Amino acid sequence: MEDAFAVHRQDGLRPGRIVRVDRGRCDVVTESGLARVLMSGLRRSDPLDAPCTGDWAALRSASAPAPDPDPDPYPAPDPYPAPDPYPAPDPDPDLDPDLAPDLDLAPDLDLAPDLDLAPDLDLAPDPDLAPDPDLDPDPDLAPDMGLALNLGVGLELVALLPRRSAIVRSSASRSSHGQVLAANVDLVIIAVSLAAPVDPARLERLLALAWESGAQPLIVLTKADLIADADDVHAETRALAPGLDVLAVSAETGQGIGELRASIGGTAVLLGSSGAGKSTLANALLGEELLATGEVRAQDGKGRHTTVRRELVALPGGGVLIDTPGLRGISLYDAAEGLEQVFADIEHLAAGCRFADCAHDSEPGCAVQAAISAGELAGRRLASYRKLQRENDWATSRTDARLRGELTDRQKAITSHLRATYRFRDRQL
Ligand SMILES: Nc1nc2c(ncn2[C@@H]2O[C@H](COP(=O)(O)OP(=O)(O)OP(=O)(O)O)[C@@H](O)[C@H]2O)c(=O)[nH]1
Ligand SMILES: [Zn+2]
Repeated sequence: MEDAFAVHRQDGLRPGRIVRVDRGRCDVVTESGLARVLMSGLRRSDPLDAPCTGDWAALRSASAPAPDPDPDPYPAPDPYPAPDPYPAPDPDPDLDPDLAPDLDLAPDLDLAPDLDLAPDLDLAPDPDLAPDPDLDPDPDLAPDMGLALNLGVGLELVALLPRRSAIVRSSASRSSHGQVLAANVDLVIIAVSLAAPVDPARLERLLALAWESGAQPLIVLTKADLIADADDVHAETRALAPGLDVLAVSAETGQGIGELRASIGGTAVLLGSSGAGKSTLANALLGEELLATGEVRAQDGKGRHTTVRRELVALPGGGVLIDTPGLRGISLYDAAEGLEQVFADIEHLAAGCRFADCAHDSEPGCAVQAAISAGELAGRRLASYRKLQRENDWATSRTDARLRGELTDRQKAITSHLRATYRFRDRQL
């Protein structure tokens, strides 16, 4: 990331990592503490490029002069607009003068709205990106990740560094846009509550999202204190995610918390249904860190301060944790590769089907159906794979081709990395 930032450092910009995004501004951890940063200067046409928690950003002091005299990427509106490229036609001299447009009443070109200044549809706030009620943290459930925030420094977000991974869901709206939940993540902790029977399809969906992100998934069964047969559920869950680690934890008794903390190296994100116990887990992982944030606040005497809820926090033993608010629905977005990885067992079997384009229905020589008949593969799993594939295809087909092209370019590196992982896993199986 330091390498990626080098060009911005030459421009006198400062690095920071986004802790939380909040309509039009975001909270960023910088080398000199937490700052509230304006995003007004950031032009973007692709919702996937919108800043999100976990992004690395290049910041400019609002008071400092622009670092680059060359084309300002964020120009102020032009006070002297270019001539209207579509001027009203000259009145036809043959026309009845009474019917001819009255030039005096014709719109004054100088006053006509400047097309260049007209709202750019791509830049207009996308209703789909409007704050999602699902994403609005519930202050009552949110852990107190408060930290003193210095409002005295005026900073502006100028650019984002390329993401090395991103958790992208389809926004829960009519036009299917991708929405980034967290960026630059190494570990996706999928929290599944043991307080209710594990829903395999829901877990498979979250796993697809996690694999697609380019990060490593880890399944954490929460509230282990609530059930006696945690070991059975543990085994069932393992069967749903061959090759993945499954950890049972309890914030109540502390079971598994130390192990979980030890497995967080870089940036981990907590993902799971509402009520899965993510925030409680975050607090358990934070432990004494909460006290430390109070000290930070006491030390810093400059500027006006307020306390903000953070979504990204540094863990006491190292590593960074991102808590996502519970999501009612997580729809897949361009997650075909992630799905292949979740259902690697079926893909593996399919390689043995007689026909390369076997639909695994009633084709002769279908290795997938044979495995189901032999009791080696649960029919439910094939049905779940198909359902998620249909959902993903649907979302993908609705996505604007241009957006998808850009996404493809950006995800290519991640995808090839994933392919290598499949091959590696296949060899291990
Ligand atoms: N018995 C027991 N209860 C727990 C444990 N962890 C969380 N809970 C309870 O489960 C409920 C939901 O926990 P939260 O941490 O708020 O869940 P969440 O996943 O953050 O929910 P959202 O904020 O809606 O996404 C709370 O009432 C917690 O007290 C645990 O380890 N054991
Ligand atoms: Zn088949």
